[in-house]
Amino acid sequence: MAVAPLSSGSEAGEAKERNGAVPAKRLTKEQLLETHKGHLKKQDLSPNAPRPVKQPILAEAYPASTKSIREVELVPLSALCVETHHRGQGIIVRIASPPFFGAGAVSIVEDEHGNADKLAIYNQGDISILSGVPEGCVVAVKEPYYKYNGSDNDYMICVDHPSDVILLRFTDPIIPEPLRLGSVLKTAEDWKKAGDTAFLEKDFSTAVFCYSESLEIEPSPGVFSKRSSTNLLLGRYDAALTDALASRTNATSDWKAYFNAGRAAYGLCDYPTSIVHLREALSLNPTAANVRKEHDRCLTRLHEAETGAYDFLAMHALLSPTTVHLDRASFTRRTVIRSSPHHGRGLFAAEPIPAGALVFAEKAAFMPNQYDPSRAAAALYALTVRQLLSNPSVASSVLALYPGSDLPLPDLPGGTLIDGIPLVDVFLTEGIRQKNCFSAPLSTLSDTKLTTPATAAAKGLWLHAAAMNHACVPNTLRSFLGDILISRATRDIPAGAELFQAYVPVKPDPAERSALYETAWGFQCGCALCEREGRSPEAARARRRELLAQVERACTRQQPGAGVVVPDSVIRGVERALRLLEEAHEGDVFDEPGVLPRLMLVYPCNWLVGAYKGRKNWRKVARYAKRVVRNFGFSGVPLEEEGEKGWDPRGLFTAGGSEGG
Ligand SMILES: C[S@@+](CC[C@H](N)C(=O)[O-])C[C@H]1O[C@@H](n2cnc3c(N)ncnc32)[C@H](O)[C@@H]1O
Repeated sequence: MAVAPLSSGSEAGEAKERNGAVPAKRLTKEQLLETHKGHLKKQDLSPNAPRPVKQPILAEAYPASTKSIREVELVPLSALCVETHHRGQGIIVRIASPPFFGAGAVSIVEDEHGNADKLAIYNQGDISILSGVPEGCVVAVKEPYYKYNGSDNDYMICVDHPSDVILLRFTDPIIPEPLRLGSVLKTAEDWKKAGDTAFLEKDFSTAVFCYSESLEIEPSPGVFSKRSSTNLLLGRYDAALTDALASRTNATSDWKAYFNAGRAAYGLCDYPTSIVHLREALSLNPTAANVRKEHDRCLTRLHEAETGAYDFLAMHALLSPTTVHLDRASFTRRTVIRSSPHHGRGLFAAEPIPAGALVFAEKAAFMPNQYDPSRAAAALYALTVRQLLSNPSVASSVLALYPGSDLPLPDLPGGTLIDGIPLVDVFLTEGIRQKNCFSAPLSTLSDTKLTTPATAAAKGLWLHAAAMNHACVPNTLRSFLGDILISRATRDIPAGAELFQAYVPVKPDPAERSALYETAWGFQCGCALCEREGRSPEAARARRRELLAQVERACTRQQPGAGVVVPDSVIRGVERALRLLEEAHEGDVFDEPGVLPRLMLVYPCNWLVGAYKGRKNWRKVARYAKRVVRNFGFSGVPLEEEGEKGWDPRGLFTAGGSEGG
């Protein structure tokens, strides 16, 4: 992690002296607790209080620890050096205060030698007991980072990667004697009861912790069943599935175990596994209405996955600000992921797909219901980290996504269980989010209506869609219904062809869009449009840029709209500028071989459609509307009226109708 930039020479000198060394002065436990108490008094614990997310800065990336706490050298707090990653080392500390909740949870901790310090744990998600470790618990931090907080003698152990910290079981022999608690619960029954109490208080993470302690002392089907149900409530489906199967006793009452297993697999969107368990549950308890209902719901998902038959209007009707996650299965069987000549992996058509047909529909792996643009990215990052921790089985598919090229990566695959915790590297997670997420309006249908004022979009990860590379003239178009991404063919696509989508609306100026792709995704687009526009001499491209600015200036003199009559002089000005811009498009680049989009001409032609509509001049409306279509790259559009006879616009979308992609 980088040190914050310093403002003066003397500060730089102080930092040089401080960094890499143990602090010159350490605060006592009493001093630390006193200040902490002050912070605790001021914190807002109401459930609706905003909780900031500490979103990682990729330039500061360092890999998560892949060592077990049993492999590292345990050191006292007094050995920690400032602004240092203690590779190969670890600490074991007891929590000595209630947590202070900010972007993470900050607690005062003490080691076996009586040293005290501050510990900040980030990125645990709200369902982890580590997101606010109770006083008295003992935690281990692997390869800790020790940070200067910017004011006198204020230091902190800072845990970014959630798998770098472990909540130790009270009986773990690794806990040094002085840190052991005297009067912890002794019997499996005591822990079970403590779990039940926590459950009734809706403190589900503590309930899971207590049930786990009980099971460590004495495995019991009843407690496995309780832990399975609690994990289901927490959305920890992997654990719920394992616990459900462990709770079987070979009796008819096992229907409950299979029911929980079926629901857990459903939560993971693993419908083939879910139906197997639900069938078993139904065979053991044929009259249970709740099992029948889940069983039938699962059959519907399997049907969707097989056929892609969705009732999109009914799905649209379900959407509301609180209902954005639709209970639907993904349909991906027309497509296949394999290596692409453009970059890494790409998505390909497994069968011919006609223009307008559904290419695939995909339920988001993760998409928080957060449409506030200032919070959407952080919410997606936080949810992804939480899901990777809660359900390590999703890690392999999520972490197979492209994270960008220059991140320092851990030397084991994400999701690997170390000390019972799935390895989660937050910088890798954020890299994947940045390179693969899409912005999704609640409904593209509503969003594209002219009456919809501003675009509010959530951000999500769709693993199948993320395999698709970009082209400025793509052969698919995506839209959204809540968390379902719908991809349709914009032209006839033969089997085996690579599928492309436009990552963002394509800027008409090639220099501008190419700079955007480079900064946001780190690639130079090699699609037909970019490649052929790149053949134009720089002087011609510069001239088009200049004329585009001119035509845009002419258009902004008045905006067409309902009931607006744009004066003749303004229209003539736009037409004049448009003609010059048209002439600046070289025929040998844009017309041969095959028609290429002339994106710079789309906006002024569309403006003229609006202006002539206001004047009820329908002949001119038709004239410029055809030019809009032509300038989007469709060939065979008769630009003059005499060529229109026998022209069928439906032919535009069949194979060969447009170039690029
Ligand atoms: C969402 S991923 C697409 C799938 C990616 N090819 C993979 O291997 O996982 C986005 C990344 O793919 C690459 N990419 C996408 N479209 C590209 C294109 N037309 N040319 C070159 N690279 C492209 C860029 O590196 C971009 O950051």
